[in-house]
Amino acid sequence: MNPLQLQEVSKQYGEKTAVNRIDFEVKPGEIFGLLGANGAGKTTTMRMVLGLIMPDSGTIRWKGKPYSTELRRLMGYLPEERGLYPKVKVSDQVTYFAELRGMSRKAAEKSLREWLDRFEVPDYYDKKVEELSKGNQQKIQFIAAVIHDPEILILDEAFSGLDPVNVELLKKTVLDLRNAGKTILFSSHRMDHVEELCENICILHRSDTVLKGSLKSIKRSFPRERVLLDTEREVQGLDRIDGVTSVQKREAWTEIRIFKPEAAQEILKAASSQTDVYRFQIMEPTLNDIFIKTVGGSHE
Ligand SMILES: Nc1ncnc2c1ncn2[C@@H]1O[C@H](COP(=O)(O)OP(=O)(O)OP(=O)(O)O)[C@@H](O)[C@H]1O
Repeated sequence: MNPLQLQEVSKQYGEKTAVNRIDFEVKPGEIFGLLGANGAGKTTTMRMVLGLIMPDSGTIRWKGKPYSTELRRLMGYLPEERGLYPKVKVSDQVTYFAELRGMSRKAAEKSLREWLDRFEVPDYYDKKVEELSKGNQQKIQFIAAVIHDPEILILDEAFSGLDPVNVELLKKTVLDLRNAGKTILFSSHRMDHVEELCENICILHRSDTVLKGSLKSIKRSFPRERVLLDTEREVQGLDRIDGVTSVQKREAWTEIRIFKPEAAQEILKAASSQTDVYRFQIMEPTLNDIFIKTVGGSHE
C-alpha cells in the first residue's frame, strides 16, 4: 500500500472549484511532481494532503489511514510562502518546530547541527534569521521541514531564491531523501527541476487533471517537433521545407521546429546534400514544451 493515496478528491471555495476529483498515489522512494499554472489547484491539494484543510469529497489516505493529528509527525512541509521569524535565532526557531513534531530538544539540536554542517553553514546556529541572505534562509526553512525525519515530504517551490550551487546542494539532498525511501510530493514551476527529479507527474489545469502518468510515457505520447542540426557550413532553404515552423540559429547548432515528422528527414537530406553534418537529432519534447502545449494560452 502506497503511503500517500488521493482518490477523487475535490475542494470548492463557494462557487469556485479549486480542485476537481484529483486522483494519484505516491510510492515510498518516489518524488511525485504536481504541476499546473498559477491558480490550478496545487497549493489547495498540498494543504489537503497536510490535513490543513479538509476535502469536500473524496478520500486521502496516509499509510492506509484517514487523517489524525498523529500524522503531523509523519509529514514535513516546505511552504511556498516562507514562514520564519526574522528576529528569532535559527536554533530556537528550528528546534521549536521540531519539538512541535514530537522531537526532544536535545535530539533536535543535534540534528540541526548535523544539517547545518551538511549545508556547510555551521555558524548559522546562533544567528538570527534576518542576518541571513534570502537563499540561506531558504536552507533553514528546508531544514525545518526535514529535521524530524518525516516519511512524507511536501515541497512547494523548494529551490526558489537559491543560486545554482545551492540548487544543486538541495537537489542532491532531495534525491538522498528519496533514496532513503521518503515519499515526496514536489511542486514547482521549474520544469527542468521536475524533469530531473520526478518519475511520475500530474498536471492540473483550472482544477482539473489534464495529464497524469510517468514522465517517460507522457513524453513518448507527444510528437517530436524539435530538430537539432550542427553542420560544417550553414544550410540554405531550411525554412522552405514543408512542415518546418521555424529555424533558429543558436551558438553551437541550429534548432528547427517542425509539425510533420517527415520534415525531419527532408532537413537531413537538405543538410547532407550541401555540407558535412556533425549532428542531427530529433529531440523528444521537453516537459516545458508539453506544459505549454497542455495548459498554455488559457490559464487564469
Ligand atoms: N481560501 C480560498 N478562498 C477562496 N478561493 C481560494 C482559496 N484558496 C484558493 N482559492 C482559489 O482556488 C484556486 C486554486 O488555488 P491554489 O492556490 O490551489 O492554486 P495553485 O495551483 O497553488 O497556484 P500558484 O501556482 O499560483 O501557487 C484559485 O482559483 C484560487 O483563487
